[in-house]
Amino acid sequence: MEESRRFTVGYALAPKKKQSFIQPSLVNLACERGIDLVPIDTDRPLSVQGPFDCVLHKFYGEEWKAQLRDYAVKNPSLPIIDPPDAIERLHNRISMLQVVSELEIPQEKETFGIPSQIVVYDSMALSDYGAVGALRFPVIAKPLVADGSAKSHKMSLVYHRAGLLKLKPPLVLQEFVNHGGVIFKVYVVGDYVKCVKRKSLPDVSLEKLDSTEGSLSFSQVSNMTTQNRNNEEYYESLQLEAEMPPLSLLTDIARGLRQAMRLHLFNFDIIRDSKAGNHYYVIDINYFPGYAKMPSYETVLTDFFCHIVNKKSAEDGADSTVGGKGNEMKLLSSTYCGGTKDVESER
Ligand SMILES: O=P(O)(O)O[C@@H]1[C@@H](OP(=O)(O)O)[C@H](OP(=O)(O)O)[C@H](O)[C@H](OP(=O)(O)O)[C@H]1OP(=O)(O)O
Ligand SMILES: Nc1ncnc2c1ncn2[C@@H]1O[C@H](COP(=O)(O)OP(=O)(O)O)[C@@H](O)[C@H]1O
Ligand SMILES: [Mg+2]
Ligand SMILES: [Mg+2]
Repeated sequence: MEESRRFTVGYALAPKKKQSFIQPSLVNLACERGIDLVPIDTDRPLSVQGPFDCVLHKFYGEEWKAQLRDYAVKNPSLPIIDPPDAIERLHNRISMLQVVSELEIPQEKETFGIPSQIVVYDSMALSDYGAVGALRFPVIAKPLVADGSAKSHKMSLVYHRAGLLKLKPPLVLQEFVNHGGVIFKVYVVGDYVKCVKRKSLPDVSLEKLDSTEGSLSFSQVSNMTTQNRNNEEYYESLQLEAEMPPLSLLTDIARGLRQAMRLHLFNFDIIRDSKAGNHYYVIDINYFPGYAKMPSYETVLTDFFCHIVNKKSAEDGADSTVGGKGNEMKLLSSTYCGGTKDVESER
């Protein structure tokens, strides 16, 4: 019997990401299906490691980018998940959401957009009525840069103009939208889309707005555990009760973003306007998020790896042989990646 071909997916991940993503359950499932997940040593040239059938990375820096560029020139058919310049668009909270505004998706029963926002580069602008005047309070002040650092997740809910004065630009001031305390996180893995509910900031009533001064600082609220048991139960009940957005809307947005951004691995945060129940706001897009929190992440990611390496294998075969079609079939049938046949049809 013909020996099954194995594939190598090299990964370059920061230690925290490696710990959360490279779980034994993922490594074992991928291995059973013919994929070896192999760590990349980012301090050594890629060309002396591998060979790889795919490079997966969430790793930054000019040196790493130069390494990837060099390797891509030498291996033009190698899938790099994903190109650094495409990922960089998500490191700025303005360019990140611009792509949402540019999507051309027919909006019928449900509509979507992004909250009104402005970018502030210097402290003077915070006291300039002209610059801030058009915004409705409360607003959320978000660091402009979203580079994964703890600092880039530190935000403030600012109730009135006076609360802006102590903020440190560069930042984005974005109108806070009441959304029932529940956020929808939509995970995208290639063509696969999965939505989960998470807790979010509670609504701000007019009474609360009138009676509150200053601002409230917070960070990564959807991953936060509250100290107060009653609060925890309240948040859980909000999540249980919240109706999911229509899947067709989410898949349309996911597909549009995937194509426009040229990215395979990301999630986006979307909230439903409490006032107009059929209007949604996309508020955040994250590259290579915490997939281990997604149900069945091992299967979804393994299917994705199989799909990517089989596609490459078929393309390589077709390129290198006269009458490539027959060879492509042979290569596909001799690969060992149980279940990949179904990937396209399932999606
Ligand atoms: O750490 P996790 O598993 O909570 O994942 C973080 C994500 O949480 P989520 O999966 O959306 O709940 C998190 O999403 P949010 O920004 O919290 O919406 C980010 O994607 C974060 O990456 P970075 O700090 O922006 O580079 C992700 O952090 P890294 O795992 O990439 O460090
Ligand atoms: N415009 C908004 N209206 C209401 N809540 C928001 C808005 N923007 C952010 N939030 C809340 O703040 C949290 C963090 O904001 P987000 O832009 O997702 O930053 P991060 O990149 O740190 O996840 C969101 O998960 C949500 O709970
Ligand atoms: Mg977020
Ligand atoms: Mg984010």
